[in-house]
Amino acid sequence: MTKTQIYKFGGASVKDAAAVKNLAKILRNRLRNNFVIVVSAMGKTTNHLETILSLKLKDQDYSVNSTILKAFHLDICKELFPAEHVIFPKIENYFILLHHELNNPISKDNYDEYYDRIIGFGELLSSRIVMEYLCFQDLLVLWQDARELICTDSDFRFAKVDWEKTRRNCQTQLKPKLEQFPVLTQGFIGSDPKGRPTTLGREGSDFTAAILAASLDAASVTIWKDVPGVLNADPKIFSDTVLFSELDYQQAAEMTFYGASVIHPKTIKPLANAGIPLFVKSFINPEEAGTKIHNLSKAGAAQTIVVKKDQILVSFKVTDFAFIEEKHIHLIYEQLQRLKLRVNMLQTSAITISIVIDSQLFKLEQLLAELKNDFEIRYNEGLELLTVLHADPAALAKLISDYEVLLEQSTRNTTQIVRRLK
Ligand SMILES: Nc1ncnc2c1ncn2[C@@H]1O[C@H](COP(=O)(O)OP(=O)(O)O)[C@@H](O)[C@H]1O
Ligand SMILES: N[C@@H](CC(=O)OP(=O)(O)O)C(=O)O
Repeated sequence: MTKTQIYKFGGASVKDAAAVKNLAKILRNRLRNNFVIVVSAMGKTTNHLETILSLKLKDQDYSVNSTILKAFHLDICKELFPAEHVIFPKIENYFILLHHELNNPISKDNYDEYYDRIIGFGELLSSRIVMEYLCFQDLLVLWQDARELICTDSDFRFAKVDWEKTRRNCQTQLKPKLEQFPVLTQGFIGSDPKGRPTTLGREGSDFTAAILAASLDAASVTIWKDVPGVLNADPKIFSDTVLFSELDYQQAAEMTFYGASVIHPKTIKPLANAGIPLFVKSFINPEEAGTKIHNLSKAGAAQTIVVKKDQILVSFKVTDFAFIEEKHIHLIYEQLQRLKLRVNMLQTSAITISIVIDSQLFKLEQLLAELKNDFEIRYNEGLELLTVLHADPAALAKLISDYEVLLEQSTRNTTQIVRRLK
């Protein structure tokens, strides 16, 4: 029996009608049974849905935003299908369902659960359009609701996978279908034990591909991107980037940990554990080899740059002339854990603990409110966290020449700098 292959197409690879046509072209000579296609929401749909949610939360009118989102999907369909195609009433139906969900009351307390009920509509719309288009092009694929496969806990917006149940679903429900036809499903979404929709964290569709691969004992995963593969820096920020033809799992995991957004950070671990290779390939030049991530006996040491934007530096100063003790760190971490905030950088001095976190709606104000009686707190928003692996000193100096450095930390192979433009 042939082993399963998984292809994942993200927002950029389904951002408009031309992109969907290109996706079909990539699949034309590659599609077979035992083949899973995972798709994300089209273009920036998830961000648009987040905007609708934040308007709804503020009790503001979101009708224009939802009309624009619907027109965006319908316009794509008009370029892909004849006017009488079944996709048009299906899109109407999805938007009726979306409005129905949006009519439920929302508050800061139920925000995360509410978010997960709304945000997955992007993937549902996209997967339906792509599946119908492939079938319309005589590339027969089955549509599968990922929420029936990916079982998670109820930690809405950051749901953890129940690997055992997910594997069982994949083996008993998905595998028999795959023996007959290729299957197309959604990234990013799952469901909790009560059947409520959950999501795996923003940009989590790469992770879905890895979950399915591990649960199906797949041969490989390929994620199709708008870049030639994994480069030593984001080409949208830096010129003269270099392509890695191959990377060790460990190297790739480290890059994603520091914020290299080309791969979702959770993607590597399940693949590394199962020894399943991950290919990162260009949907613009699909014949090019891209990057292969697998077990390498010797990892390279090329300078690699990662920039994480929208960072907040928060400094907690102990009061009453005391020094920093473990209990202070414990106090802060307890709140960070409760708020599901990850520390991207930590530094302690005699009287201050400094942390760098991602900017997230409500989270900073909640953190400050919880800890304001224990510390004197100061913070700076709108910063960048620059991480350089195997830094070349001259290049590093150039990277900060136009910036004010607020915090700096170096280990043997890694330099981290919090910076803002002068
Ligand atoms: N080291 C890197 N190598 C390649 N691309 C990178 C790197 N770091 C960040 N990127 C960015 O990742 C983007 C692709 O990832 P992403 O936008 O999440 O794809 P999609 O949402 O289509 O799956 C690229 O357009 C590029 O700007
Ligand atoms: N659509 C979701 C999930 C995702 O993974 O998207 P992408 O593959 O475009 O990064 C998001 O934007 O968060």
